[in-house]
Amino acid sequence: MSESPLDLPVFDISQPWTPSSLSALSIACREWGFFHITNHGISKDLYEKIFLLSSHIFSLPPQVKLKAGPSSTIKTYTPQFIASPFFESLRVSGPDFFASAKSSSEVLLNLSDDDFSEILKEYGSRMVHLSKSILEMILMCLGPNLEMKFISEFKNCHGYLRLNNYSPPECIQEQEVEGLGMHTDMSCITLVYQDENGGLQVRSKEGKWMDINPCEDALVVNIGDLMQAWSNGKFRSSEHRVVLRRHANRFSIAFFWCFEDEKVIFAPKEVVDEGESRLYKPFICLDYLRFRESSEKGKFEKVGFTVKHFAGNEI
Ligand SMILES: O=C(O)CCC(=O)C(=O)O
Ligand SMILES: [Fe+2]
Repeated sequence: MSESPLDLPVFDISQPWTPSSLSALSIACREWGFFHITNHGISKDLYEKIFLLSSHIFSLPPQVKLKAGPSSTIKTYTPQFIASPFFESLRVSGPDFFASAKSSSEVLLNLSDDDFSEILKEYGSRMVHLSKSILEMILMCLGPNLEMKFISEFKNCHGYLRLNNYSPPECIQEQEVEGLGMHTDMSCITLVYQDENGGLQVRSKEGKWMDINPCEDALVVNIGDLMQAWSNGKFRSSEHRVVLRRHANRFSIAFFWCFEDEKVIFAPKEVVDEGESRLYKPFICLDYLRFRESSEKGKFEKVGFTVKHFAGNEI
């Protein structure tokens, strides 16, 4: 299927919001569930450092990386051939990003210096801060003054990040390969840094893949399943994937801002319009995560099984 570039709106989050920028944000969240932000305060230098330290980890021999793999005690590393043959990742969890990164670097690098942990602590804390302010903006799109009322629903959110490394095959000929298959995110919102190789795509409502081209100094923000369910489908958690088009490693960092495990997700009455019914039954956040992580149908690299299949009301 052919791909077209999608012109996502870009919001300068260092500027005050205006009625017109909020209305553009509202459209982006409802139509695509994706937008870009700039002036997010994360320097190129910080990305460069994370990239260098991560490349070092990803270039270790597979048997070393598996010390943090799915059968290890820490389970922070996902090797190739789980999500796709070309994808591997390392998870760093909040709220103590330092300790989480350190558990991986100790096992993988035997390093006594804390560069990796320090830098991920900084990135993690910046992401937490950004997520809170972006969330507030998104909630403003639901109606006047509702963000004040709703922000407390999100007060126990927590975040984790994934450093993603894509290694395409040598012989990418006429056809691109899928680096990460179609999925939706299990978050409220996700903040993604993709490098200059691009390859992130979002699926339109009509099923067409659209390229989200890298945008200078911008982060991609997208709505996840938990927000789609909580907002009674007002905000869209879109299917997306990553394609690889050339023989160059691709690096990305995805930060997932999620409800606490025990949260019961139930759309508040203010987001259910008159005459509209609730699209989802109330569900416990962790039960949905388990559905996605453990059931064959729900696995994130498997196509199509998301919150609609888990908690959707038959209409
Ligand atoms: O690598 C990317 O650009 C996006 C990754 C992604 O969609 C994810 O980790 O959920
Ligand atoms: Fe994703």
